[in-house]
Amino acid sequence: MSTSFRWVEQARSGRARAGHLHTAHGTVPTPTFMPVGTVGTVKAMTMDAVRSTGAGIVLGNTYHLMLRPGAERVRALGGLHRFMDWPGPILTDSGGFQVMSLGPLRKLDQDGVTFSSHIDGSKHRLTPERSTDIQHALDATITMCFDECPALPAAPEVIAQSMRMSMRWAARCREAFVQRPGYAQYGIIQGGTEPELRAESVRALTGIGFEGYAIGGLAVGEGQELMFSTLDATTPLIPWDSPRYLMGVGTPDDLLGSVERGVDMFDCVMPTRAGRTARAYTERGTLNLRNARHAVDSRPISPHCDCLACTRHSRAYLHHLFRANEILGPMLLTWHNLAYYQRLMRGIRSAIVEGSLEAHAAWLRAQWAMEDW
Ligand SMILES: Nc1nc2cc3nc(NCCc4ccc(CCO)cc4)[nH]c3cc2c(=O)[nH]1
Ligand SMILES: [Zn+2]
Repeated sequence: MSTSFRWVEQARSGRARAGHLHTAHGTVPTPTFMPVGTVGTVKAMTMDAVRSTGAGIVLGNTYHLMLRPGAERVRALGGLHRFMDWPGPILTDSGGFQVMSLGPLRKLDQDGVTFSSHIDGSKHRLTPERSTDIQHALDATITMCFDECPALPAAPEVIAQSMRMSMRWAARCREAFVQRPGYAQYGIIQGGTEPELRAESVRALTGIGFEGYAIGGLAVGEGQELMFSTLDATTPLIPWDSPRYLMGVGTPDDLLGSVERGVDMFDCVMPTRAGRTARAYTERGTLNLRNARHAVDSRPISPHCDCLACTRHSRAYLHHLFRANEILGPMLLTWHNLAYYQRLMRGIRSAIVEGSLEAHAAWLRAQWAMEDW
């Protein structure tokens, strides 16, 4: 079996695509949702549980792992796959976004960013080369370019300067990347919500040449309409056979609309963070299981779900666990939410393959608009 990294189309419906992402750590059907495993763990889940939800690829973070336990330690222990016992592909974000949104006291310059650890205040520096080297030490299957994600709203000139710096950094990342069969490096398209700047960014990155392309700079408060219009201006310019990854997105409705606009890969903390805060995702929207109305409800969270919470337990039991602040609450509900996200992506993927995406999308949107059962 050839281990070259590539995305192979299976079917299409307009701009939406179904296919397979072939990597050194296995093949993943797309569209795909990547559970977020920031510090080498998908919070409140064992990796077997993550696997059982149908996840194929998980996300890790350079920023967090470089601070703790440290990239060299993970390398010495055999890399992130061994460390977290996840045999499938792992995509690592490059750290820029996390520094700007997490690290206190950070200083950005044309060469990189200096920051203090949010854990112990120690001083650190990330550059395109250092971020790429750290992701290599982690043995990431997919390495992300080191970039800057500008806060929105911002003046077009500010967005343009930031994007052009990120494009210079992308060239440096490509230089530092160690090419291996089945491994990939993704360029990250920036340009805010300005169509011409997005086009300039795609041209710059495809000129360098990457195994895949991420749409960055979104899901930073611009709202769904501006996110979708930016996708409309961006994905058609990305080579058709390149995988597209929309960073940090999103709600079920965001995922559906973004697949319809040519996106193949997603990551978001929503299902896992919601799982820890008693918020359940269902085919009819979300539920706050701490709400008293669930206290004596013997039904499962969802009648369509095969997860442990839905096959063994009731809404009343989950309500009780969260009211009692029991660890099993976040465990079961994270499991359920990830299972819902994976079921959603499987359903969208099947609809593309069967040529029924339009009807399936209309059905999903009608369901989301309905009252809880
Ligand atoms: N390297 C890189 N990484 C990114 C990660 C991102 N993540 C987002 N959005 C996630 C936002 C987000 C944050 C928290 C929650 C939970 C709310 O309950 C949901 C979404 N946008 C992003 C943009 C970039 C980017 O340009 N470059
Ligand atoms: Zn469930």
